[in-house]
Amino acid sequence: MRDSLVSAGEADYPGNLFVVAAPSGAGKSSLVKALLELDTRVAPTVSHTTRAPRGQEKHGREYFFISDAEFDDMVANDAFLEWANVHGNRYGTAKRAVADRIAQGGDVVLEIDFQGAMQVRRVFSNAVLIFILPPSLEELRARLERRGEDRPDVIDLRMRNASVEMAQAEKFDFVIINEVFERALFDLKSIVQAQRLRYAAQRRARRDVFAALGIA
Ligand SMILES: Nc1ncnc2c1ncn2[C@@H]1O[C@H](COP(=O)(O)OP(=O)(O)OP(=O)(O)O)[C@@H](O)[C@H]1O
Ligand SMILES: Nc1nc2c(ncn2[C@@H]2O[C@H](COP(=O)(O)O)[C@@H](O)[C@H]2O)c(=O)[nH]1
Repeated sequence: MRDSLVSAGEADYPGNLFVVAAPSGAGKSSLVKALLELDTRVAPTVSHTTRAPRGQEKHGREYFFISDAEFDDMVANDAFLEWANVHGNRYGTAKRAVADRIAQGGDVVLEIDFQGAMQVRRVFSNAVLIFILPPSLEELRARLERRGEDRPDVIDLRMRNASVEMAQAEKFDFVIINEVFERALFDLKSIVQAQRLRYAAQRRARRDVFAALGIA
Protein backbone atom coordinates (compact mmCIF):
# COMPACT_ATOMS: atom_id res chain seq x y z
CA MET A 1 0.00 0.00 0.00
CA ARG A 2 2.89 2.34 0.86
CA ASP A 3 4.32 2.05 -2.66
CA SER A 4 0.98 2.33 -4.36
CA LEU A 5 0.26 5.48 -2.38
CA VAL A 6 3.52 6.92 -3.71
CA SER A 7 2.52 6.36 -7.32
CA ALA A 8 -0.82 7.61 -6.20
CA GLY A 9 -2.18 10.96 -6.14
CA GLU A 10 -2.43 10.44 -9.84
CA ALA A 11 -4.91 8.14 -11.55
CA ASP A 12 -5.42 5.64 -8.71
CA TYR A 13 -6.22 8.15 -6.00
CA PRO A 14 -8.44 10.91 -7.35
CA GLY A 15 -9.35 12.27 -3.91
CA ASN A 16 -7.42 14.95 -2.04
CA LEU A 17 -5.56 14.44 1.20
CA PHE A 18 -5.35 17.39 3.60
CA VAL A 19 -3.13 17.26 6.67
CA VAL A 20 -3.76 19.75 9.45
CA ALA A 21 -1.13 20.01 12.19
CA ALA A 22 -0.72 22.42 15.08
CA PRO A 23 0.55 22.59 18.62
CA SER A 24 -1.99 21.23 21.08
CA GLY A 25 -4.59 23.90 21.83
CA ALA A 26 -4.05 26.00 18.69
CA GLY A 27 -7.55 25.09 17.55
CA LYS A 28 -7.11 22.50 14.81
CA SER A 29 -9.92 20.21 16.02
CA SER A 30 -12.29 23.18 16.28
CA LEU A 31 -11.37 24.39 12.78
CA VAL A 32 -11.58 20.94 11.19
CA LYS A 33 -14.93 20.27 12.89
CA ALA A 34 -16.29 23.56 11.51
CA LEU A 35 -14.92 22.72 8.05
CA LEU A 36 -16.63 19.31 8.11
CA GLU A 37 -19.95 20.91 9.00
CA LEU A 38 -19.69 23.14 5.92
CA ASP A 39 -18.16 20.68 3.48
CA THR A 40 -19.51 17.14 3.18
CA ARG A 41 -16.97 16.15 0.50
CA VAL A 42 -14.21 15.97 3.06
CA ALA A 43 -14.14 13.29 5.76
CA PRO A 44 -11.96 12.83 8.83
CA THR A 45 -10.31 9.60 9.90
CA VAL A 46 -10.25 8.20 13.41
CA SER A 47 -6.68 7.73 14.64
CA HIS A 48 -5.39 5.01 16.93
CA THR A 49 -3.75 6.03 20.19
CA THR A 50 -2.27 4.54 23.32
CA ARG A 51 -3.48 7.57 25.31
CA ALA A 52 -6.27 6.97 27.82
CA PRO A 53 -9.69 8.40 26.91
CA ARG A 54 -10.51 11.70 28.61
CA GLY A 55 -13.90 13.19 29.53
CA GLN A 56 -16.67 12.02 27.23
CA GLU A 57 -14.37 10.51 24.59
CA LYS A 58 -15.63 7.25 23.06
CA HIS A 59 -13.69 4.39 21.49
CA GLY A 60 -14.13 4.62 17.71
CA ARG A 61 -15.38 8.22 17.77
CA GLU A 62 -12.51 10.50 18.87
CA TYR A 63 -9.93 7.71 18.70
CA PHE A 64 -9.48 3.97 18.71
CA PHE A 65 -7.97 3.65 22.19
CA ILE A 66 -5.61 0.68 22.04
CA SER A 67 -2.95 -0.88 24.25
CA ASP A 68 0.80 -0.62 23.67
CA ALA A 69 0.82 -4.25 22.51
CA GLU A 70 -1.96 -3.60 19.99
CA PHE A 71 -0.13 -0.54 18.71
CA ASP A 72 3.08 -2.61 18.39
CA ASP A 73 1.15 -5.17 16.33
CA MET A 74 -0.16 -2.52 13.97
CA VAL A 75 3.36 -1.13 13.51
CA ALA A 76 4.72 -4.65 12.88
CA ASN A 77 1.97 -5.31 10.33
CA ASP A 78 2.74 -2.04 8.51
CA ALA A 79 -0.85 -0.93 9.10
CA PHE A 80 -0.05 2.76 9.62
CA LEU A 81 0.26 5.42 6.97
CA GLU A 82 2.09 7.38 9.68
CA TRP A 83 2.58 7.23 13.41
CA ALA A 84 4.46 9.18 16.07
CA ASN A 85 5.14 9.66 19.75
CA VAL A 86 3.31 12.81 20.79
CA HIS A 87 3.29 14.22 24.34
CA GLY A 88 4.29 10.81 25.75
CA ASN A 89 1.75 8.66 23.89
CA ARG A 90 1.67 7.03 20.47
CA TYR A 91 -0.79 8.08 17.78
CA GLY A 92 -1.22 6.71 14.26
CA THR A 93 -3.37 6.86 11.13
CA ALA A 94 -4.38 3.53 9.61
CA LYS A 95 -3.56 3.26 5.89
CA ARG A 96 -6.87 1.66 5.05
CA ALA A 97 -8.93 4.58 6.42
CA VAL A 98 -7.23 6.97 4.00
CA ALA A 99 -6.62 4.85 0.92
CA ASP A 100 -10.17 3.51 0.59
CA ARG A 101 -11.72 6.97 0.58
CA ILE A 102 -9.31 8.81 -1.70
CA ALA A 103 -9.35 5.88 -4.12
CA GLN A 104 -13.08 6.53 -4.50
CA GLY A 105 -12.51 10.24 -5.17
CA GLY A 106 -13.43 11.44 -1.68
CA ASP A 107 -11.31 13.94 0.23
CA VAL A 108 -9.75 13.15 3.59
CA VAL A 109 -8.50 15.44 6.33
CA LEU A 110 -6.01 14.22 8.93
CA GLU A 111 -5.51 16.06 12.22
CA ILE A 112 -2.06 14.92 13.23
CA ASP A 113 1.22 16.21 14.62
CA PHE A 114 4.09 17.58 12.53
CA GLN A 115 6.12 14.32 12.61
CA GLY A 116 3.17 12.45 11.12
CA ALA A 117 2.63 15.21 8.57
CA MET A 118 6.22 14.84 7.32
CA GLN A 119 5.75 11.06 7.01
CA VAL A 120 2.55 11.57 5.00
CA ARG A 121 4.37 13.93 2.63
CA ARG A 122 7.01 11.27 1.92
CA VAL A 123 4.35 8.66 1.12
CA PHE A 124 1.79 10.82 -0.65
CA SER A 125 3.41 13.74 -2.41
CA ASN A 126 0.08 15.30 -3.39
CA ALA A 127 -0.99 15.78 0.22
CA VAL A 128 -1.60 19.41 1.19
CA LEU A 129 0.07 20.24 4.50
CA ILE A 130 -1.51 22.99 6.59
CA PHE A 131 -0.09 24.27 9.88
CA ILE A 132 -2.24 26.15 12.38
CA LEU A 133 -0.49 28.67 14.63
CA PRO A 134 -1.94 30.34 17.71
CA PRO A 135 -1.56 34.15 17.84
CA SER A 136 0.88 33.79 20.77
CA LEU A 137 2.18 31.27 23.31
CA GLU A 138 0.26 33.12 26.06
CA GLU A 139 -2.99 32.65 24.16
CA LEU A 140 -2.11 29.00 23.50
CA ARG A 141 -1.75 28.32 27.23
CA ALA A 142 -4.94 30.26 27.94
CA ARG A 143 -6.83 28.07 25.42
CA LEU A 144 -5.50 24.86 26.95
CA GLU A 145 -6.49 26.09 30.41
CA ARG A 146 -9.94 27.26 29.28
CA ARG A 147 -10.53 23.93 27.54
CA GLY A 148 -10.03 22.34 30.95
CA GLU A 149 -9.36 18.81 29.68
CA ASP A 150 -5.73 18.35 30.67
CA ARG A 151 -3.98 18.30 34.05
CA PRO A 152 -1.59 21.21 34.75
CA ASP A 153 1.48 18.97 34.23
CA VAL A 154 0.08 17.82 30.87
CA ILE A 155 -0.51 21.45 29.87
CA ASP A 156 3.08 22.28 30.86
CA LEU A 157 4.39 19.40 28.72
CA ARG A 158 2.26 20.48 25.74
CA MET A 159 3.51 24.06 26.12
CA ARG A 160 7.13 22.89 26.20
CA ASN A 161 6.53 20.87 23.03
CA ALA A 162 4.70 23.76 21.34
CA SER A 163 7.86 25.77 20.64
CA VAL A 164 9.51 22.78 18.93
CA GLU A 165 6.34 22.13 16.92
CA MET A 166 5.89 25.75 15.86
CA ALA A 167 9.42 25.81 14.47
CA GLN A 168 8.23 23.24 11.90
CA ALA A 169 5.61 25.55 10.39
CA GLU A 170 7.88 26.64 7.52
CA LYS A 171 7.95 23.05 6.18
CA PHE A 172 4.21 23.16 5.49
CA ASP A 173 2.46 24.30 2.31
CA PHE A 174 0.22 26.75 4.17
CA VAL A 175 0.25 28.41 7.58
CA ILE A 176 -2.94 29.77 9.14
CA ILE A 177 -2.89 31.96 12.24
CA ASN A 178 -5.95 31.09 14.28
CA GLU A 179 -6.59 34.36 16.03
CA VAL A 180 -10.09 35.25 14.86
CA PHE A 181 -11.78 31.88 14.42
CA GLU A 182 -14.01 32.82 11.46
CA ARG A 183 -11.07 34.27 9.55
CA ALA A 184 -8.98 31.14 10.11
CA LEU A 185 -11.92 28.99 8.99
CA PHE A 186 -12.26 31.07 5.82
CA ASP A 187 -8.54 30.50 5.10
CA LEU A 188 -8.91 26.75 5.63
CA LYS A 189 -11.97 26.54 3.35
CA SER A 190 -10.15 28.54 0.66
CA ILE A 191 -7.12 26.22 0.75
CA VAL A 192 -9.36 23.15 0.39
CA GLN A 193 -11.27 24.68 -2.51
CA ALA A 194 -8.12 25.89 -4.29
CA GLN A 195 -6.53 22.44 -4.04
CA ARG A 196 -9.61 20.78 -5.51
CA LEU A 197 -9.57 23.11 -8.49
CA ARG A 198 -5.80 22.75 -8.96
CA TYR A 199 -5.86 18.94 -8.78
CA ALA A 200 -8.88 18.64 -11.08
CA ALA A 201 -7.13 20.88 -13.64
CA GLN A 202 -3.95 18.78 -13.39
CA ARG A 203 -5.90 15.59 -13.99
CA ARG A 204 -7.72 17.11 -16.97
CA ALA A 205 -4.44 18.32 -18.48
CA ARG A 206 -2.88 14.87 -18.05
CA ARG A 207 -5.86 13.21 -19.72
CA ASP A 208 -5.62 15.66 -22.65
CA VAL A 209 -1.91 14.93 -23.11
CA PHE A 210 -2.53 11.17 -23.00
CA ALA A 211 -5.41 11.52 -25.47
CA ALA A 212 -3.24 13.60 -27.84
CA LEU A 213 -0.54 10.92 -27.65
CA GLY A 214 -3.13 8.22 -28.23
CA ILE A 215 -2.34 6.43 -24.98
CA ALA A 216 -5.60 7.08 -23.15
N1 LIG B 1 -9.80 31.38 17.42
C1 LIG B 1 -10.01 30.96 18.65
N2 LIG B 1 -10.17 31.86 19.66
C2 LIG B 1 -10.38 31.46 20.94
N3 LIG B 1 -10.47 30.17 21.34
C3 LIG B 1 -10.32 29.23 20.38
C4 LIG B 1 -10.08 29.57 19.01
N4 LIG B 1 -9.98 28.42 18.30
C5 LIG B 1 -10.14 27.41 19.18
N5 LIG B 1 -10.35 27.89 20.43
C6 LIG B 1 -10.54 27.14 21.68
O1 LIG B 1 -9.26 26.69 22.09
C7 LIG B 1 -9.35 25.40 22.70
C8 LIG B 1 -8.41 24.43 21.98
O2 LIG B 1 -8.94 24.17 20.70
P1 LIG B 1 -8.89 22.71 20.06
O3 LIG B 1 -9.31 21.69 21.05
O4 LIG B 1 -9.61 22.80 18.77
O5 LIG B 1 -7.30 22.61 19.83
P2 LIG B 1 -6.43 21.45 19.15
O6 LIG B 1 -5.35 22.13 18.39
O7 LIG B 1 -7.27 20.52 18.39
O8 LIG B 1 -5.83 20.72 20.43
P3 LIG B 1 -5.37 19.15 20.58
O9 LIG B 1 -4.27 18.94 19.61
O10 LIG B 1 -4.91 19.07 22.00
O11 LIG B 1 -6.55 18.29 20.31
C9 LIG B 1 -10.81 24.98 22.64
O12 LIG B 1 -11.42 25.25 23.89
C10 LIG B 1 -11.39 25.87 21.54
O13 LIG B 1 -12.76 26.14 21.75
N1 LIG C 1 1.17 11.68 14.19
C1 LIG C 1 -0.09 11.66 14.66
N2 LIG C 1 -0.47 12.59 15.57
C2 LIG C 1 -1.73 12.57 15.98
C3 LIG C 1 -2.67 11.64 15.52
N3 LIG C 1 -3.87 11.88 16.13
C4 LIG C 1 -3.66 12.92 16.94
N4 LIG C 1 -2.37 13.34 16.85
C5 LIG C 1 -1.71 14.43 17.56
O1 LIG C 1 -1.73 14.20 18.94
C6 LIG C 1 -1.85 15.44 19.61
C7 LIG C 1 -2.52 15.26 20.93
O2 LIG C 1 -3.84 14.87 20.74
P1 LIG C 1 -4.84 14.78 21.97
O3 LIG C 1 -6.10 14.22 21.41
O4 LIG C 1 -4.18 13.88 22.97
O5 LIG C 1 -4.99 16.19 22.48
C8 LIG C 1 -2.67 16.31 18.67
O6 LIG C 1 -2.24 17.63 18.77
C9 LIG C 1 -2.37 15.75 17.32
O7 LIG C 1 -1.44 16.59 16.70
C10 LIG C 1 -2.25 10.67 14.56
O8 LIG C 1 -2.99 9.80 14.08
N5 LIG C 1 -0.95 10.74 14.17
